[in-house]
Amino acid sequence: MKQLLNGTFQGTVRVPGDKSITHRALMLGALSEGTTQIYRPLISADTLRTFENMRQLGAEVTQEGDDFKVVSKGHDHLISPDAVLYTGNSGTTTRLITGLLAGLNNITASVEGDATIAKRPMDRVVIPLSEMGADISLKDGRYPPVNIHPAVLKPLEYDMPVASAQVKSAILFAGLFTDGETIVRETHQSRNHSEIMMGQFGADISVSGTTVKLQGGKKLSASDVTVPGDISSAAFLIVLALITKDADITIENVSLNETRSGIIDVVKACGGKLTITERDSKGEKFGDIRVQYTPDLKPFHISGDIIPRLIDEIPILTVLAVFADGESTVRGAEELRFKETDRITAVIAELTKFGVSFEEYEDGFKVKPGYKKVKQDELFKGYHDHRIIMMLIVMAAAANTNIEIDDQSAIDVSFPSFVSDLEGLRKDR
Ligand SMILES: O=C(O)C1=C[C@@H](OP(=O)(O)O)[C@@H](O)[C@H](O)C1
Ligand SMILES: C=C(OP(=O)(O)O)C(=O)O
Repeated sequence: MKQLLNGTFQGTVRVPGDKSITHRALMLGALSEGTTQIYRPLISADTLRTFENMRQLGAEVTQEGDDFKVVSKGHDHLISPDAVLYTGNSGTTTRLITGLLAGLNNITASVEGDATIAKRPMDRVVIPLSEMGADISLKDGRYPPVNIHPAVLKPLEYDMPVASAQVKSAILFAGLFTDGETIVRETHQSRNHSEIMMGQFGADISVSGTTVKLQGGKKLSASDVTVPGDISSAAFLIVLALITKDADITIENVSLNETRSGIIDVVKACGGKLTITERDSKGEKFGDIRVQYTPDLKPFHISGDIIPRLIDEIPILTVLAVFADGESTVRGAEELRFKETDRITAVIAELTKFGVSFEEYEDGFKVKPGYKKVKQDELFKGYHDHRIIMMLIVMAAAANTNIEIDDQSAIDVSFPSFVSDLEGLRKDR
């Protein structure tokens, strides 16, 4: 499909709801007794998998206009599904639901996704869950399908070998109804939406630094959730605004949760013109972000603690690096190799087609600024990875060129309105 999204981008927009928060609200709604209203959730391919999976487990889940409603009698009324729980392209659904099902003690289920999920490691959640007593088997000991059989779990004390909110959350979901205290320690803090939301639903959970403690056995009660806009989706518009002439975009009601806002720190360090107006919030922080074209962006060097705070934004931040006035580096980001595709390989392969030069490392890369004219008839690959496809569309818009991407349908995974939102912001030159 050809891209025709070049121009000047100006105006105010609201990006779709946060994907991580939407998945968790659907799951916690299903586990809790009562009615959970989820306002402004992300309605996308990935979150609709969790929506459908919760229905298969016996919760009453409906879409009402732009909102979701979950009605449940509580965790002990959920049932074994009579068909495979299909998780599509969603790693979050696959890993979190594995923890949730293991924790229910009485469920037999099989969890399976698309071709990208078939290659994503699940042993990272199954190892700690097995330590808790779960009876789970994987293909080749590592990959989906995930087959879960009933087993009574005990609490766990676990030092996380990788910075992964999905692993942390799977353990916490499994620990919710065990008899005792589950403790998870992280080396670098990953997103904390599960901790915040479990507290709101009545779990006995506390956080001190990078240690989470969850006392199992508390009955959860339904709670309404208002989902802020997804900063990982906003990231594409933030970078687009910084690098395209005369751009001035305001993105309203975006999550500003500090475990997710690494991109804001990077943009500020690069000297990007960005203004934040925080709004009042309990629990999850959110606000408006205004971003303006910044012709003299400085390069960035990221590694360590900041990586989990911007892990999904690294592809689009690489485009920012192309427009900076020096070499940028990304290190400590080996987790990128375990996403929908190996994102280090994919970013380098596709941006190289724009003439960008890289030095690749196992855990990241060095990128030189500048790009060249794309060869005629060059075909770009999207790898069924929404973040790679949107990165390419932004790069093409900033390079004022039209490119052809083999398949861009995966945009629906996290940002179904991406192309129409860009069209809405585009003013003819
Ligand atoms: O917990 C979550 O909602 C997510 C955690 C991250 O994955 P990891 O836990 O694998 O780092 C992130 O990349 C993913 O998009 C969503
Ligand atoms: C990696 C991502 O999601 P998931 O792990 O849920 O597939 C993402 O949204 O970039």
